Amino acid sequence: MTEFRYELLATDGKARLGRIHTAHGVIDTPAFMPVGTAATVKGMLPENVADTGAQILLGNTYHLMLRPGAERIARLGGLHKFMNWDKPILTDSGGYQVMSLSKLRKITEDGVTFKSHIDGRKFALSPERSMEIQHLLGSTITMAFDECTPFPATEQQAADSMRMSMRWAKRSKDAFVNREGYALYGIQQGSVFENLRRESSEKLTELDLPGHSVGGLAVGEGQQIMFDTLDFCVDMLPANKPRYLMGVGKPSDLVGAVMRGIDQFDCVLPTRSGRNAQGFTHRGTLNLKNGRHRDDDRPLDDQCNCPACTKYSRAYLHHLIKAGEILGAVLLTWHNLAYYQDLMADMRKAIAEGRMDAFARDFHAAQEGGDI
Ligand SMILES: COC(=O)c1ccc(CCNc2nc3cc4nc(N)[nH]c(=O)c4cc3[nH]2)cc1
Ligand SMILES: [Zn+2]
Repeated sequence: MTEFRYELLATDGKARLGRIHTAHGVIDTPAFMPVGTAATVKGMLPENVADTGAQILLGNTYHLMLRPGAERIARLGGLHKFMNWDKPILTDSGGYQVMSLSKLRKITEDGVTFKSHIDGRKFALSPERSMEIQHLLGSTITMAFDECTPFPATEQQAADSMRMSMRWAKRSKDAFVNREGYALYGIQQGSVFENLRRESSEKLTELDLPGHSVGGLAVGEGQQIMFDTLDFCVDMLPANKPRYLMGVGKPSDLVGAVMRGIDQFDCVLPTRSGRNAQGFTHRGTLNLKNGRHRDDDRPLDDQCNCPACTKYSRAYLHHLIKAGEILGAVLLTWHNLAYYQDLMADMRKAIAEGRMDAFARDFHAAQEGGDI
């Protein structure tokens, strides 16, 4: 059996090249985790997600507890078997999704009660119930149950929210069922306040957990404030364990956050925007709904080896999207996931070769190059 272990292989400034060993396989970091909210990466077969280079997926406690139910998935063999994905799965703990999706929420020290956004049924989540659900799912990496502090928040609001999340982190650890090769990650809060981020990090470090995430960002603060916060809050987390930035982000967010020491990412952007005709390329972002693509027989991205770019033209993608054809959403999702995995692979190579600064310069020059 494999024990959960983070291996730091190289650094380049604050950027890190690493490898996470888990019960379900290895994750090369920096890594992007495609979002598989309802036990599927929307529009993709799992084998094709793996073909893009993804070594770990994200699942959501909130969605799966509502439908089809955590006990049902456990009875059916767990989430890996249910969705036919045998590599690592990280599941978010539900607090963020309750606040962003459900109706009629009530927060107390014990946890949250809420009504399902699907059918209005009443549910409750607490650190203990979130740990139980993630255990029933068979998550490789379980996230502590926290509250994502809204932005903006006063320092007092951020302090109260962070301190509750730290009390919930302790309860999460006490309720977590430890299995070899599995892990519980703590979630740092504290909004944009350096002293609160430090207090949160000290509380989490006391719990001696195998990994941590930076929570409470990508909540509308914008890239500059996110980077300014990362400039001080990432180093507060133990350097010998993975650091995961939740909910991030667009390509330039990933480059900037890798350069500030982040090892793991997840975001709905590549998949959700792919279903909305947006294509990320090495030379910037395209919207394939735009009529200027109707006669363009070039590939979407001439540096990409995915099926959308090797077998089809921009004109064809434009046609599929205008016609509302399912294949349009499938091909753009597939491409965006391949683009994100290629970006992560290129950054891992750049860190290994000590040229992350040059990589970032070339990345930004190509993105702003125009005329795509
Ligand atoms: C097309 O693209 C989109 O629709 C889209 C939507 C939302 C985000 C931002 C997501 N941001 C975000 N997700 C998050 C998830 C989190 N989970 C926990 N447990 N704690 C947190 O503190 C937390 C913070 C987050 N911030 C990014 C993209
Ligand atoms: Zn492609």
